[in-house]
Amino acid sequence: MRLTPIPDAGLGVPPVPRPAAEPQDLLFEVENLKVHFATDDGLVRAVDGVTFGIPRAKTVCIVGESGSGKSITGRSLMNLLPHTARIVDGHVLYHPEPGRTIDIGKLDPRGKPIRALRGKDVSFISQEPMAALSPVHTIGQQMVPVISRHLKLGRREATERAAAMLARVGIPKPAERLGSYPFEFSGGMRQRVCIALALSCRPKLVIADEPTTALDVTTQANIIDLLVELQEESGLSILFITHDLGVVAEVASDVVVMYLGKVVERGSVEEIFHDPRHPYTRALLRSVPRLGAGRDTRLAAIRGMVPSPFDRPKGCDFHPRCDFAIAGTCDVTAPPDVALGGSRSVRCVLPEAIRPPVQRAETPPSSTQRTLRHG
Ligand SMILES: Nc1ncnc2c1ncn2[C@@H]1O[C@H](COP(=O)(O)OP(=O)(O)OP(=O)(O)O)[C@@H](O)[C@H]1O
Repeated sequence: MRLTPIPDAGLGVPPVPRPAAEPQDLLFEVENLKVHFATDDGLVRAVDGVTFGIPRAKTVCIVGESGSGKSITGRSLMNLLPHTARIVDGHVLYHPEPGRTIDIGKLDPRGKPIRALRGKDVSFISQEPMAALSPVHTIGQQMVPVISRHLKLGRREATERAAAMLARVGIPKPAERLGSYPFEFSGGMRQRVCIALALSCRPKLVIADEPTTALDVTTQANIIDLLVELQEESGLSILFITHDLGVVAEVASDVVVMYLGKVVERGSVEEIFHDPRHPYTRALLRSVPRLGAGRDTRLAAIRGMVPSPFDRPKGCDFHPRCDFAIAGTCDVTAPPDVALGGSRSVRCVLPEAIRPPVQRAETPPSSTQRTLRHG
């Protein structure tokens, strides 16, 4: 794990007020999304009623332990799921421009409309660049046809754009390197190539799924800086999936905390770090090294394990690991998702979790009530 210092998550610090994104500023709205896997061992409710929005030109981070449903949520935004997975409920609404809506979850995952969006409107950067690139094709053979198809450019212009993108992400001698194979690049350079490929068709959203996990600490920092710079230049939105709260503190505008397929808390990065409400969010923050903590300070691991998706606890999914669980309540009834104003919500019944926020904002109206125009 990267030892990035995070802002003090002292629970007494008041949140910094921050305006919530208006619905028309949202590029994506995920509403009550449910994605299930039918397996030989039973049903896996990998994503179990997830709701959040991605504002234009902002970075939303999804955090949570392994198996919480981060990647499957991210992949749902491209309707690019394993063949055993099904979107069984909810919506993934894409607003390419204000007033126009595409329900991504309703498109045929293999059909032409979704294939036209993948790579062009929404692109993906994965943890393992080697898996994302074909080992038997040069970088140019992988970039040029994609650019040519999506941006409707001739071969020469597409090649020029590919070289310009490689130059932009810091690859020396970019025109020459278009003739190189992925194995001829170092790990960090390969991830830069993947970023160049992902951004080459000017997407509106990039889904970055643990893009720095496989890299050394210095390269991680360089890649994060590069993504932030590219976002500032191009105004793209980023959905950043990570375990690393240090990275979240650096890049996020909004944070979605997931546990066992559900969003347990969401809010602005300031709200999550300065006024975390859910015991799981608080426990995650306590498990991160903090600048200024004494050398002898032990990090607080979250006790217990994430339950098996086949053996979910009754009541609140987190209650067996929660230091504040109320017997007779948390082990009996699943807590509702309580809206706290703006984009903020918490799925917990504890009074300190659902106390009124310092400054209330209007909750945006649900867009399920708005007319969907498929296009
Ligand atoms: N192909 C699959 N078949 C069956 N279950 C799956 C499949 N892929 C994922 N799952 C299950 O879906 C749940 C969510 O998985 P997901 O990969 O989204 O979690 P994650 O939070 O991204 O975890 P990690 O950080 O380890 O990648 C897990 O219980 C996982 O075991």
